Amino acid sequence: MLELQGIAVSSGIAIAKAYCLVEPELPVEKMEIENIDAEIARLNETIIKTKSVLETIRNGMTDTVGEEQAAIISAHLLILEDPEMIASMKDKIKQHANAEYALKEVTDTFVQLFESMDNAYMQERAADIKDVAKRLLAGLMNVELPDVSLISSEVIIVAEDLTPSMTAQLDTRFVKGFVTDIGGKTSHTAILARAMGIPAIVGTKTASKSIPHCSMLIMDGDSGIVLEGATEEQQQHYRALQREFKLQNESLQKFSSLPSRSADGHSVEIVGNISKIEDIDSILTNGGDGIGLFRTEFLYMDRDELPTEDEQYDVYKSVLTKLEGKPAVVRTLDIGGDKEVPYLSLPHESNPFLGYRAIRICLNQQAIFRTQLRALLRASNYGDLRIMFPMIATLEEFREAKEILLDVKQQLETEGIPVSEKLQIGMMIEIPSAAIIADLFAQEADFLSIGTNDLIQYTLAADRMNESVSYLYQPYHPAVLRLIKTVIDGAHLHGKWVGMCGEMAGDTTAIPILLGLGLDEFSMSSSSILSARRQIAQLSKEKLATHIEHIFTLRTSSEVEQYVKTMLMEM
Ligand SMILES: C=C(OP(=O)(O)O)C(=O)O
Ligand SMILES: [Mg+2]
Repeated sequence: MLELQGIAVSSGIAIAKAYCLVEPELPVEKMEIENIDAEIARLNETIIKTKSVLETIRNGMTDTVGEEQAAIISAHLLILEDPEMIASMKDKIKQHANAEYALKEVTDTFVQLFESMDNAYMQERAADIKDVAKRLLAGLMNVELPDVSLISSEVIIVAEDLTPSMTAQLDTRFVKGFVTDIGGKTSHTAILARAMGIPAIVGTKTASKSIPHCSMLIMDGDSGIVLEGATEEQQQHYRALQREFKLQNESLQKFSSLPSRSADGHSVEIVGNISKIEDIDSILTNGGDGIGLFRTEFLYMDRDELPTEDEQYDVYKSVLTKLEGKPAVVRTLDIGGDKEVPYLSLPHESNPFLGYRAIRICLNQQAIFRTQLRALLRASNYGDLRIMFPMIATLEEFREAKEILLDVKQQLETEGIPVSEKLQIGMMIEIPSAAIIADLFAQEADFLSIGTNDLIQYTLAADRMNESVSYLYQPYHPAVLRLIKTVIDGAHLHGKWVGMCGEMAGDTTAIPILLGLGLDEFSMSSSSILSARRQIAQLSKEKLATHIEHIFTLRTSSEVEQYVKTMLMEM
């Protein structure tokens, strides 16, 4: 039996076969072949088989994730039909090269050519050719490639890492959870797992190397334990826990229609974080009071070009319409860090979380920003829209972003397109410099939303994605708590509301502290909304005040954690 301990990032228990997502090695050797016709036939046959696999994937994706994502596979199919590329491969075979070598030579040449072009679209094509070449090569070598979109039975995915875009494509009818070697609690892959409601464990360091494909796995998304080859007794124990988890979830249902209010009558908003329009459904079924963070960058990912103004307008309008008057905080493009948009051809950086990202890109590449703002402002008439800017570090940045927004608004109005009078303009507080001067921002913004995922990593200088420094990623560190208090007090001093859309807002140990400090809005994954509402209903804000005073005398994260946990047990 094998037992691994990782970082538990999404609750729940899964028991299923391991699906190991290991990229096989495909070494190509040059060989002299005799039978040219047979080699060409072998290539033709592989192309036909690969096409059929891709068509199956495309059709499956159309049903599960929609036409737009499936278009990526259509592009791959077009490459397989490219007459110039296929003819070049056959020419090489006619010179007695083996099919694998011919394929590699030709596709490498095309890849190099496209990669060297100063054109984002062509560079993206190079990535597509690489992908198709890998499939063909695996076909020629009779090596099976793992493919998440082909999974059609219940599995737990085991991988070194999963990119956010790969995670977004998982079909939760079959994928019951995932375990990875690397990653941290607030990586976007982890956030997506919580939104999809599947258990996830990251940072096991060795899972992909030590768990055999198809072996029976148990994973506990609350303790971070992964068991391979568990005994009958252990299996029974975890099946019982699984049933208990289900019952607990069912008993929470009654909170979906109750107001978000503390035991002593203090009202707050409990809202949801979304990355795509489909996520709204689970926020609404869980009784979310609205959307506290729409990560719009996901509209820009997994495609070949920027979304147009109209495409974006349709999405924002649908979000507001679905919410039927409940508020939606939509964050402008926050690309960078672990969220990549290859077609933007952003320079490679050795320190991307501290680099050219989010509002920094938008202020520099204003055409992209203005298109998004036009779409948002046009949609504003359909509901209670609140726009917020990410990664603001200085007042100048906020002012410039706001000025651009007001300029776009004025342009729309001169075109006769109205913009909602109710529109609010706010910003994320996720950089310590902004937290410290939150009172100054509050004089110019309608609201502030604390992004603790980044705020914690920047305060403790501990990469949120890196499991080796995850012990330093401390939400209850006194420095983080002081920053949060500074932001809440700074906003309230100027009569502005303040929310939190980092993962900490749904954390049961953090919630009493945040409620006691007076946070107005808690934004979280849909899976946390009901338990947060129940917890807040059991807490009295007034009674928390003395505890808060004590918490602010504590000196370490573990002292705070211990104190709050004991306090909660004694309540
Ligand atoms: C909500 C946040 O933004 P993201 O997780 O998308 O970086 C945050 O940093 O807390
Ligand atoms: Mg952030």
